[in-house]
Amino acid sequence: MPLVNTKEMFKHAYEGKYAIGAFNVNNMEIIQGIVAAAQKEKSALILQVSAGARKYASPIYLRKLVEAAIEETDLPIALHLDHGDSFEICKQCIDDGFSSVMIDGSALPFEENIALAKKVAEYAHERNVTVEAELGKLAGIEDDVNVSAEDAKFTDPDQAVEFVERSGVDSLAIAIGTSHGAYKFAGEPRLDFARLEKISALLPNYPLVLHGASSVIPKYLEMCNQYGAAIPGAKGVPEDMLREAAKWGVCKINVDTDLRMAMTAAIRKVLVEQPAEFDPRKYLGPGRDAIEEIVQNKIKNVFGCSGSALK
Ligand SMILES: O=C(CO)COP(=O)(O)O
Ligand SMILES: O=C[C@H](O)COP(=O)(O)O
Ligand SMILES: [Zn+2]
Ligand SMILES: [Zn+2]
Repeated sequence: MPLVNTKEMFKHAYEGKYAIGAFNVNNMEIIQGIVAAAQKEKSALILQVSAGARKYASPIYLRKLVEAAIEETDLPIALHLDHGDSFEICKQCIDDGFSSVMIDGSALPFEENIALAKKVAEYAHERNVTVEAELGKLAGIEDDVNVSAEDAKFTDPDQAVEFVERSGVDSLAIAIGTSHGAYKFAGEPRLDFARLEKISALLPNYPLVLHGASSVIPKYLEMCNQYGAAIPGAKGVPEDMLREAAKWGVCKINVDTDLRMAMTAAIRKVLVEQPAEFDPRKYLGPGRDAIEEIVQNKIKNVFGCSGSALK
């Protein structure tokens, strides 16, 4: 099967109250680990490429690796640009064969964000490519958080409706308290579920997206630190909160940090325990296995999307 866009997979996810995992990819082992897990769970999959990944690996290499994954597995896979910040980068990825793009105009004023998203949506939709946009600002750990600061940054429900209607984008990333990276909460983890429920009620049947949704899995955080890393006090989004979010219209959950940490932990362990080893396959292989393990757990036990490839 060719690459698919996200339309069908989000429709089924919305109806089934589960979320599709969207995993950031940078190289072959990362792609293989994710795809092996999705294959075991018969899950639809979004593989996403950031501007940084695009620069590191080239979008052509990554697309060819994803094509290899489709050929080997026959899974429905969307290849998605993560955080495109201009019309030009979105156009480039669409022209390169991506099936989905994100235009992230969340730092722009509301009207400019709408205008940019609309321009990308028009170009994309003519080519059967789906578009994600973002409204609101993801939290940072420093914003440990009073309500008026939240109101200024988190997605305004009424604006979300206006944004979706006027831009025509296919999904919307919202800010309810998640943030990118390994340090998401200074105190107790907290997401603004009241806000999510309101947005979801105002946008029925509309897929929402959660960025910054890694859980910072204790096993791999500890393993990193045990084998020489210095990542003290990292904290992610608890898995039960992600399960809950999937019930309220969140159809896509983004994960990068957990992949990075799992792969790094496994590689560190080999390098420390086997100092004579210098065959890259001997550490990249375990890195790939660690990715497979955490992705399978997310698909099966957190996002609930096992079997979604068959729909
Ligand atoms: O949102 C992300 C990619 O767009 C990744 O978030 P994490 O840093 O929580 O993995
Ligand atoms: O949202 C950001 C993703 O984690 C991608 O990170 P990156 O820009 O370092 O590739
Ligand atoms: Zn993101
Ligand atoms: Zn279907």
